[in-house]
Amino acid sequence: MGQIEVFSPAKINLFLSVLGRMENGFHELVSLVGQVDFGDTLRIEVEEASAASVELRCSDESLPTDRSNLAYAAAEGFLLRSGLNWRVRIELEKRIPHGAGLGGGSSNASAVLRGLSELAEDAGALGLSRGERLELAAELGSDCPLFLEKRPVVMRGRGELLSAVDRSLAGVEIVLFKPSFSINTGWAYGSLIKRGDCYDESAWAEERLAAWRDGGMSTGELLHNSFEKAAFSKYVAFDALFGKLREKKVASLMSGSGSCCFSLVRSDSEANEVEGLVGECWGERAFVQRARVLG
Ligand SMILES: C[C@](O)(CO)[C@H](O)COP(=O)(O)OP(=O)(O)OC[C@H]1O[C@@H](n2ccc(N)nc2=O)[C@H](O)[C@@H]1O
Ligand SMILES: Nc1ncnc2c1ncn2[C@@H]1O[C@H](COP(=O)(O)OP(=O)(O)OP(=O)(O)O)[C@@H](O)[C@H]1O
Repeated sequence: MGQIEVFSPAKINLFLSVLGRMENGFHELVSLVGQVDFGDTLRIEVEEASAASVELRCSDESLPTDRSNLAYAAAEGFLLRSGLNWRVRIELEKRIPHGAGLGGGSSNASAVLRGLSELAEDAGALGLSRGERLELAAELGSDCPLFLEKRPVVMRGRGELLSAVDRSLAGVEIVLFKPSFSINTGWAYGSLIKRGDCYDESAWAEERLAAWRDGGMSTGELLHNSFEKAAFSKYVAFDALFGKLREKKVASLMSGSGSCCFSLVRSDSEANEVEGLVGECWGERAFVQRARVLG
């Protein structure tokens, strides 16, 4: 009946202040997030059927293909809420590393919601309203809502309160680099609870963001991530590389709960230099990828 190919970008948190724990157990945060031109691809095919069903194939065999995969869960949620009796087949071509803080799974979920919404519109069927999509995305994961937007956003609350950013980040060039180990998001938040010394004051975080928005601070100066202290003290690999990047005056940060990091690069030669340092410190098994911030 219909098919569509959807790009599912990775995200980076250019500023991430975790403020503390809320009553629901989740953490309150303030974060500037941008999507980048590197990501996964999903091919979605739908057919009318007598009952709703979802089938997922994934190029990465280490990932599940049942409802514990966020792409599957998103399709199932969409069908359940819209009442559409569709047979949905998804082929997921995975490039974004997991356990990386790049929001890969969350991005896949939101890409499925965007793709199915478009297919519903093409078929003249009633899919989900924008509000319903946002609600479902927030249920699927704290990072999912941001991927329903086309531009960089500031997220607050648990990640579900989004506001547009009026300073452009379009085209900002970065190099992504991830060590061979991954960091689990649950572990990362757990270590903030255990340490208790990583939370930021809301007023400090809002002041910095406002200074950046008004042009009084460069994007390099804004870079901050509450998770770095815990991650860097557990994994010594970070300090060695970040020390060298600081010497070269290349603004760099870990993204989200890690373990992927990024550098803001101003030229091709600076990107080469970063790639060289990553190879030197982390070896051949490190993931390295150039990208640009979208929109
Ligand atoms: C670190 C970030 O990537 C920053 O953008 C996100 O906050 C993580 O979002 P996510 O991976 O979608 O996280 P979820 O799948 O919703 O939650 C994973 C785990 O992290 C904890 N978690 C997540 C988000 C949040 N604001 N507070 C939390 O404490 C939850 O208790 C949960 O055990
Ligand atoms: N479509 C998907 N892509 C990647 N990981 C997925 C997907 N669906 C479920 N997962 C699960 O999510 C886990 C990675 O989540 P984790 O929070 O540790 O890392 P992350 O890179 O910060 O991911 P995210 O920010 O997308 O939640 C993997 O172990 C994987 O089993």
